[in-house]
Amino acid sequence: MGGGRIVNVIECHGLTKAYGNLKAVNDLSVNIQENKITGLIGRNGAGKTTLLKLIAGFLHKTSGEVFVFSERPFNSIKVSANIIFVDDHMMFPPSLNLDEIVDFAGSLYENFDREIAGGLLKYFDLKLAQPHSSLSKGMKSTFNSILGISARCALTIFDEPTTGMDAAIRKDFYRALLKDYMAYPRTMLISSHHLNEIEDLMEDVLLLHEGKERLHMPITDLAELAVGLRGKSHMMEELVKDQEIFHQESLGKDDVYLVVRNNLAGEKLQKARGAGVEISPVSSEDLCVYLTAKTKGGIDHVFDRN
Ligand SMILES: Nc1ncnc2c1ncn2[C@@H]1O[C@H](COP(=O)(O)OP(=O)(O)OP(=O)(O)O)[C@@H](O)[C@H]1O
Repeated sequence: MGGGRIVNVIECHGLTKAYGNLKAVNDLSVNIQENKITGLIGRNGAGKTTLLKLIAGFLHKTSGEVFVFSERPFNSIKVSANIIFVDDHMMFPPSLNLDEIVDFAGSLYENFDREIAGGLLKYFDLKLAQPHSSLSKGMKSTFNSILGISARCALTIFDEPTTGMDAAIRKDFYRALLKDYMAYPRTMLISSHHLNEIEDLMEDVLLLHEGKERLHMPITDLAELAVGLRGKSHMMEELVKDQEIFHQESLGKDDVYLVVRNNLAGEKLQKARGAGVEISPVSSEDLCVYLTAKTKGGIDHVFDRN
């Protein structure tokens, strides 16, 4: 489809979804490129599910625009035929067993791969004769995610897919997803609270905060965006005078830890290191937490007495 040119599978322009006075998605303008895996990250209530549902055409926007495959997704047959939306609310007729659901999905999705579905069901110990309604929470998530992988839809959306899965299954699921994606590239959106879980998988990260884009960039750039500095407060003041500070916390009596934009001149850093300032990388997960914190001091602020 792309032929070397950048194709946006999703385009949002000033997209807003309001519930009464609350703007769950607030004036969001963002493009998602074809055949990339984008991780949608954000705190509880950031607007992830709402955005995904607007994209899938399950919800009607309040204002702005959203285009998927160049069409408005709400009531679009083209969009619904090319999307699978996996979450833990997927509903199936209670009378159907897993085998029958796979059969049904196979008839629904053009590229559905029954062989892969069968292989994954076996690997994850899911019995074909079992009714979906009798699965445990983690097993349901696993089964739904197997459908999401096997459907091979041009736009594959996973909303918190690993709810209830244990650590080993989560790992295997993400590995299966990556393997299948490498063999059959498609556009994927995966929402999670836990960036570190999907960090190795995603190419781009879209961080939402209060319905707005906080950042959207390649995950490799996020890893370089900030630097952590630990040292005596009087020294730090000078060091970070004109820097953008993402986070600050006091450590003991006179020590502080600061997270700042990683654009300090090498010379300045050298000097700081010489004066005993510890310089360390900041994990992408921690940085996302800092970037979406209510205050720059985080929870410590609540306990500050002065
Ligand atoms: N049907 C609704 N009616 C009213 N408010 C809603 C509705 N759906 C979502 N909201 C509100 O919109 C905001 C965004 O919710 P959303 O579910 O999109 O967030 P989220 O990022 O997916 O959160 P979480 O990580 O907790 O699942 C929240 O404040 C939520 O209470």
